[in-house]
Amino acid sequence: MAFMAAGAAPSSSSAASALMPTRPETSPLQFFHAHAARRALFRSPSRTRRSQLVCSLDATKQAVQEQSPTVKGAAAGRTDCFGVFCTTYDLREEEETKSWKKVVNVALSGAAGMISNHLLFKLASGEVFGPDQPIALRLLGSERSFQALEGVAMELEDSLYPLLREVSIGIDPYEVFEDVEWALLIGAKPRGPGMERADLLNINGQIFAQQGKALNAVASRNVKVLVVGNPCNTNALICLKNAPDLPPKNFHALTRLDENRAKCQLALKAGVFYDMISNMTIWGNHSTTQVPDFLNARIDGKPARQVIRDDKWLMEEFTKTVQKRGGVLIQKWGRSSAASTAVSIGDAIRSLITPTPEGDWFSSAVYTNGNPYGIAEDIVFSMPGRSKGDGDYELVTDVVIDGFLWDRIKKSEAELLAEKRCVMPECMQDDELCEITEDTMLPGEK
Ligand SMILES: NC(=O)c1ccc[n+]([C@@H]2O[C@H](COP(=O)([O-])OP(=O)(O)OC[C@H]3O[C@@H](n4cnc5c(N)ncnc54)[C@H](O)[C@@H]3O)[C@@H](O)[C@H]2O)c1
Repeated sequence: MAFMAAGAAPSSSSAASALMPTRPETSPLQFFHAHAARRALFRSPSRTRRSQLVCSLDATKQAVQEQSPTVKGAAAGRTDCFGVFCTTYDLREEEETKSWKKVVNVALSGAAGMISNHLLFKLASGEVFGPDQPIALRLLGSERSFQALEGVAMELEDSLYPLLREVSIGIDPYEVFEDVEWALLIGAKPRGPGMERADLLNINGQIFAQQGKALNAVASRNVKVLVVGNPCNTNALICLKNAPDLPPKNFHALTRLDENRAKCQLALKAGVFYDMISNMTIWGNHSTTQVPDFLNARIDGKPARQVIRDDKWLMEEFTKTVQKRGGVLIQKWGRSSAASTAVSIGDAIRSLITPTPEGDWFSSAVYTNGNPYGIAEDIVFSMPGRSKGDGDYELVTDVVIDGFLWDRIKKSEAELLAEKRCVMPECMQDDELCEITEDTMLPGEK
């Protein structure tokens, strides 16, 4: 991201600063990239009828050198835009016969990373938003990853996706997030050797505060935000706190991968295919305190406990296996889960844009204010929800919570409150200190 690359490394001062970032100073070079690209993108008179430009470093340099607001003909060997995205074509005839939807604007941060490398191709193919939904992809990277972003754009180009109408790349969230309807915040700093969890919270807190401010300033007023970068619950809380003009309800942190993992384990134990598992809730933090809920889960419509009939396994092994699945995968493969995370991001989006099947629900970590379970307010906590398919959701009220479940929910709640104390001391009482005593490794964290 621009402010990181500009040498504004996160300070080691109190994590409280995470809540009060200022708009980054953009270096002339960064300003040049972003604005030259937008000029090329927006001055074209046939914008809606063009497969859009990819902002490339060389292309934008040349565009500025030439001081030319317009793009020249493709046949004449244009150099002021990126490869195939320079080609102008007229859709008028096709549009008369097809009723395509309005293009959906989707931003991804960490677009040159491993998860995005899987996700982008699902999004561009129509697998997530549907086969009749044209899409514009806005890719946000850091200055270090800018060249890699160009490589990503080249791969998108070579994939010839008919639904992919615009691709733009940038390092300034205020540019990249303009008018976006979905913001998938994947990019985050991984924990380095010897880094304390509190340091990780601090560094990522600053990134997500910055991105929250940018969304607040320039995104669609009904933007849906899905935070994936870890620690995702607290990052989502920071992000929504920095976007006071956007509905807090629109912010999610991804726990869908955990839900999918839990479904897989129940299916394995019950000896059924995983499409038989429904009503699977993950409660709490996307960490090893998460609570996969076997009490309310169903297998072929029956309570999971009635089918599995092994409470010891459910209470001990099942819970631990799901909580530690990410870590075990890293041990086996030497890298964190990227493909299955990308699949689960697609699942999470589809759960909001298609009606939830009758009687079922899905898990997402959302803002707790007004929750019906008695979970502490003002944190982002994974809970069960249902959607009518309009991008919104309601929390489920027909769940049973027993003592076992409640004890574990409270443990995860305590962990999230501790994380909040570290990043937002001004939201806490005077005697509440930033103390993270237990180091719960995050699934997917190295
Ligand atoms: N919630 C979940 O279920 C879940 C699952 C797996 C991984 N994760 C998390 O997702 C994140 C990304 O994972 P990955 O495997 O794609 O990592 P990765 O290291 O392959 O990619 C991250 C990318 O983000 C970029 N980046 C860093 N800071 C940025 C910023 N401020 N703005 C824009 N881009 C930035 C980096 O340059 C890099 O290209 C990690 O934090 C990981 O822990 C979450």
